[in-house]
Amino acid sequence: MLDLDTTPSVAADARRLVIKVGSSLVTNEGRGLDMEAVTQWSRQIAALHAQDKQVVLVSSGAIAEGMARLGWPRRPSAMHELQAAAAVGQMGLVQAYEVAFAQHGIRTAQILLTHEDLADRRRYLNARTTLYTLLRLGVVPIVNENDTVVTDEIRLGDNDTLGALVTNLIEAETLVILTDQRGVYTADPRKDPEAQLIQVAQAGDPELEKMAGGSGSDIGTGGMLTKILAARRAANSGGHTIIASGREPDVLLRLASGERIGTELRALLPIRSARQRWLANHLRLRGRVTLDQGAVKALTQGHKSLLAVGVTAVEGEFERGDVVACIDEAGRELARGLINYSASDTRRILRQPSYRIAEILGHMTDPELMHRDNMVVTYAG
Ligand SMILES: Nc1ncnc2c1ncn2[C@@H]1O[C@H](COP(=O)(O)OP(=O)(O)O)[C@@H](O)[C@H]1O
Ligand SMILES: N[C@@H](CCC(=O)OP(=O)(O)O)C(=O)O
Repeated sequence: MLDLDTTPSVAADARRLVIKVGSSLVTNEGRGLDMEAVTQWSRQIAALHAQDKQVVLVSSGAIAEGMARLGWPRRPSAMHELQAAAAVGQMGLVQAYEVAFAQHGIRTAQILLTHEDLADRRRYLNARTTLYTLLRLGVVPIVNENDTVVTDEIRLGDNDTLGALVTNLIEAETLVILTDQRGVYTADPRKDPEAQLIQVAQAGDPELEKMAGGSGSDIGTGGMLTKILAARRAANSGGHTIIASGREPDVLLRLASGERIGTELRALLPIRSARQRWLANHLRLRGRVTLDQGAVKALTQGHKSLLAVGVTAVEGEFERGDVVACIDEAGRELARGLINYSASDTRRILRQPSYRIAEILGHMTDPELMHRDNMVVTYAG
């Protein structure tokens, strides 16, 4: 864990921020939309705009607000009921933000995303272009998961993950997660009165995962664990994360002015290229190829492309252009990237030198199985 130092908050230098607000904050612990809180955040975001900062807001609360509007006292477990509640509640959410931002002459836009939108390269690029366009127009995009169309298998499930993916998508320097606690504690403060607030740590530190529990309320979804994992994901591409209380007065303005509030989870890796960022965060791998020792070295030390000659086994069914993991003989993931040959073609050319590809397959689209430009090394060794 890092020592507490005197440097300003990582939000101070950020030109582009993603701010995520949790359900219990937005809906007053499930009692109904907290207009006062929405008004406060909107005022602060408007002030950040005036400082030339771009902000994307990821807001939870559709299901909780839908339940309140439908008069449901308890969260249903059936997916279609949750989806119905989200459809009702989302109306209230976006209306609240629109009204609050309009006070400051700022327009808002509703963006509903699914896992598929971020996993498919074309849709991912589309979403990114739309978000960039909105930011250029001075609009505040209000993002949520498209709860009404997702099924259990393809749900992101929590907006902490969505916040991290949006951070990667738009290359934001900082993700601010506002919640109902002052930050990450050494244990769930609802259960352990001795728990201490952590002020700064390195994103991805496995110690943090041990401290984090699930949601302490019936309203929130992921608890602290999904926030810590979100910080790790954001850090994958160089984004810092701050987890703080959404009830702290002027929290966003104070963070932006350099004050350290809540828990700061810092990214140590430099910002990666946009394409590599997408690869590093691709949630759905289509398969795995096992590398021999020479290929492991070529990838991790030589930053070379992967050739079929260094592959000893293929798992999964994938097509050309799918994301496939490269693993070593012990099963450790070393890299992932876009593969140039389908699983069936890869099975036919593995252990073969590139000059034999045309002869074996009857065609050769690329001499490499995976080009280094389409690959990100995920294990440094
Ligand atoms: N180590 C921890 N530090 C702080 N909060 C924790 C910790 N472990 C679990 N929690 C719980 O996580 C909750 C916040 O997550 P969640 O309810 O999902 O909120 P949100 O709706 O803001 O996403 C807190 O209210 C707290 O009970
Ligand atoms: N998409 C859901 C949010 C789910 C979620 O992650 O909630 P939370 O843990 O409060 O951030 C909704 O709007 O209700």
